[in-house]
Amino acid sequence: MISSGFRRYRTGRVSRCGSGTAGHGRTNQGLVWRVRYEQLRRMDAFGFPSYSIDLSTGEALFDYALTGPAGEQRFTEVITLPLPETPPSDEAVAALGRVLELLHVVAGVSYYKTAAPGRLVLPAPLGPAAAELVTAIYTKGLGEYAYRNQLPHVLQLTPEIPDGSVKPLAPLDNSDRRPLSAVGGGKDSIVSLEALRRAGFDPVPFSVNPNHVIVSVNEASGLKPLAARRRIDPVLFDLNAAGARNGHIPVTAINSLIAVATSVLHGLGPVVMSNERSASDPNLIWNGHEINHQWSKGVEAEGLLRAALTEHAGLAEPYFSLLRPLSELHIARLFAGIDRYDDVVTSCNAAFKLRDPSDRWCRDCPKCRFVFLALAPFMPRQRITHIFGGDLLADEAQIPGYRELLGVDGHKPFECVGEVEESVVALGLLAEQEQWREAPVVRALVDAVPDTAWSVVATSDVFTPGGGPNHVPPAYAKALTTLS
Ligand SMILES: CC(=O)N[C@H]1[C@@H](OP(=O)(O)OP(=O)(O)OC[C@H]2O[C@@H](n3ccc(=O)[nH]c3=O)[C@H](O)[C@@H]2O)O[C@H](CO)[C@@H](O)[C@@H]1O[C@H](C)C(=O)N[C@@H](C)C(=O)N[C@@H](CCC(=O)O)C(=O)O
Ligand SMILES: Nc1ncnc2c1ncn2[C@@H]1O[C@H](COP(=O)(O)OP(=O)(O)OP(=O)(O)O)[C@@H](O)[C@H]1O
Repeated sequence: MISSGFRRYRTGRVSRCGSGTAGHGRTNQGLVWRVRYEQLRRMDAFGFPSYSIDLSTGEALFDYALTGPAGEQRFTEVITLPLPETPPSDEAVAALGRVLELLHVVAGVSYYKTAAPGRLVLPAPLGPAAAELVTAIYTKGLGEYAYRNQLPHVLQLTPEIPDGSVKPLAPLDNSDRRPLSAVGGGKDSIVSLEALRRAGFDPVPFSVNPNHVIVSVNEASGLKPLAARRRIDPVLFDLNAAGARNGHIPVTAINSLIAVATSVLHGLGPVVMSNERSASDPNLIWNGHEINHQWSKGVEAEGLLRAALTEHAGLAEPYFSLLRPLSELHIARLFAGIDRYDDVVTSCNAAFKLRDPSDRWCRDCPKCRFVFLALAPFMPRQRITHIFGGDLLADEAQIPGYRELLGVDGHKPFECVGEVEESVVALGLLAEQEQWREAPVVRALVDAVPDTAWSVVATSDVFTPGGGPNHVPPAYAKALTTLS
């Protein structure tokens, strides 16, 4: 079992071995980290020494190790789950242990990426579905990282999995319990939360490390939320500062597994995500591989997570995305029909940085540009200007960024933005509206979009739900109709 420490109560913080966070004086701090960074370059394997959870506090410790001829670099990530009012059943505790085994391995990507060694050495046997998930997380989930750092071997990683079988757990079917609805503070999770509420599902909002935006969104909902805490090992930030390899990681997979663990611990139902259909589309092809910034929000990752959770933890209906059949533009139209979150909704990623976050919308990134463009056709100019604290379509400095979104220049930005087709459809709608057609950015963009793009718009299906597979259970399928 991976969880050799599971159910063993820890009375205090376990001291770390290796060179992990060993004390270092201020005087030679820079030198120490520089040496560690040089050692990182010679690491040849990444492993998972142990994990444990203290069920009296909800605190789980996940240990990781980079190893090589120059020594060892240890990391510990701490994830603290909210405690339920009543103790969990034995079945729930067993399933929780299995979910945490998956989370331990998946959350390792943050540390693996500092060195990207060729060997990924898993701690215990896994069934085929769990093995497939882990392989995909470290290859496709790190695709953007591999591309930007020019590390093609990452896309070919094959985890070393110990021989043996995993004893199946008895099935746990909580599908009729209250859903746990992941809240990220943006428009998408608000649409899901309201759809679930209006359809009578009585959702419980859930977030990992809620910041002031998420707290305000939850307050605006009037629903009582649950929150988990995630503490990345601070050693990682020191190594980053010393020049360790860095890049994007599949964070939605980590948040999703923390949500599933919380749901199991609290005896709640499926985790409901708000991942849209365009999340499945890649940004570019590199060395024959699709590179997708949003890979762990895509339908492939959703299917792999569901299968692994059912196989490894016995969960019958663990996790799905309610918004999968919808385009970003369709979700924006649904969001426009909800106004109780206008003072707080924030989709800009800059507001969610661990360090130096922006207060709300930065109004100068691909995500701000896209969300503004997507919402503008469906609301008065005054309302959207209030939500964003400014009018992006009046700001000519935004034109180059919008040209990328519209496919006129470059490739789809590495951000959570919709398809080129969605942007062109939104622009077409704006060009028909008196309040927008003379806006400087709209005028410039209408002239820039080629005729071929406009002809695609004529046959676009962006407002037709569907567009590929989804995992929305039949009982939940009606929820979205409450908003249209
Ligand atoms: C907020 C953000 O976009 N952060 C990305 C950014 O990180 P940055 O260095 O600018 O600041 P911090 O977020 O404060 O992170 C500091 C370092 O910490 C490490 N780290 C952070 C979170 C984590 O889970 N693991 C980590 O290892 C990392 O070394 C950071 O440098 O740039 C980073 C490098 O490209 C990105 O990894 C940061 O992205 C966060 C993980 C993040 O939460 N991003 C989401 C807003 C995001 O991009 N979501 C995607 C969905 C992607 C998916 O497949 O799940 C989306 O919305 O499209
Ligand atoms: N801190 C978090 N805790 C839990 N779930 C999160 C967190 N951040 C994002 N999520 C979830 O991850 C998924 C992807 O996040 P994303 O940022 O795209 O969505 P969002 O914040 O709802 O909307 P938007 O796309 O407008 O930003 C969503 O289901 C969201 O609810």
